[in-house]
Amino acid sequence: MRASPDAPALRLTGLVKRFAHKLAVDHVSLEVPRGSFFGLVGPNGAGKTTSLSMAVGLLRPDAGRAEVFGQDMWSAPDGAKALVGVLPDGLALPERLTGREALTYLGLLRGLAEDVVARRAEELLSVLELDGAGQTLVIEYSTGMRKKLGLATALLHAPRLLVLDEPFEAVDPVSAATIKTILRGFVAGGGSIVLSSHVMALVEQLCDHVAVIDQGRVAAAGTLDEVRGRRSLEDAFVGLVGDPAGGVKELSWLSR
Ligand SMILES: Nc1ncnc2c1ncn2[C@@H]1O[C@H](COP(=O)(O)OP(=O)(O)OP(=O)(O)O)[C@@H](O)[C@H]1O
Repeated sequence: MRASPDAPALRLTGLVKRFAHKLAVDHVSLEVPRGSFFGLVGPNGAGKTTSLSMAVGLLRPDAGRAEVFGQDMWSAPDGAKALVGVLPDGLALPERLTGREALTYLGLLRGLAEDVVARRAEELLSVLELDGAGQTLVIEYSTGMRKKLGLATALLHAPRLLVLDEPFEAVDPVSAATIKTILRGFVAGGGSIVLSSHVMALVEQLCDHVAVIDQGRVAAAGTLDEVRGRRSLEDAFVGLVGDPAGGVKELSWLSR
């Protein structure tokens, strides 16, 4: 199925998700321009993972729409899902397969030809410095290795949009540098990326657009410069979502 030529890489319109009495996502609307590197930031429990899960077809919204290059994620999932590579929060990987077997299995499920999967799996394992781990069972992987294998599975079918939930969490600095290079190359080659992160310096370093989510709502969105103004992103973030009274609670019983 063809993507619509003028549609943004990702458009979320009025997304809503409620868990029992908790309104986790409260009418989130966002537009991720084509070719952008888009950072999604927000405090713990703000609704980032829930929004991204609805955006990529992992969690059905109570209301609203998610479109990938103009293809509706929920009414035309095959078209939309072919265009997107996802690194979800808490990715479940096939634990009893080796890294290479897991990539082969997931690539074949994606409908890729066997020789294409073999070639790409080899390259991904090598670029992500998982060569040796290609022979190791996933159950023996460290958290960072899992993240890298998850990224490899997201890239395997050459998507046009990557949606990455905390891709740098638990990844060592050398691997992080490798991942940054891969992601920058992906954008330079015409791809689009949305990533969530708590690391403001990383978002400032990588992203050209950013959205701040707070209590299930979009508190600010735009280019990096529009959102941070003349401040650092961290200061802008704290200004947008911090305690309005500016109070820092102390644990009095810890002081002697
Ligand atoms: N499956 C669920 N059942 C019930 N409540 C949930 C569920 N998933 C998320 N929530 C709640 O929805 C809200 C948003 O959670 P979400 O995981 O989307 O936040 P987040 O911004 O990704 O947080 P973090 O930065 O801590 O990962 C939180 O209050 C969370 O407790």
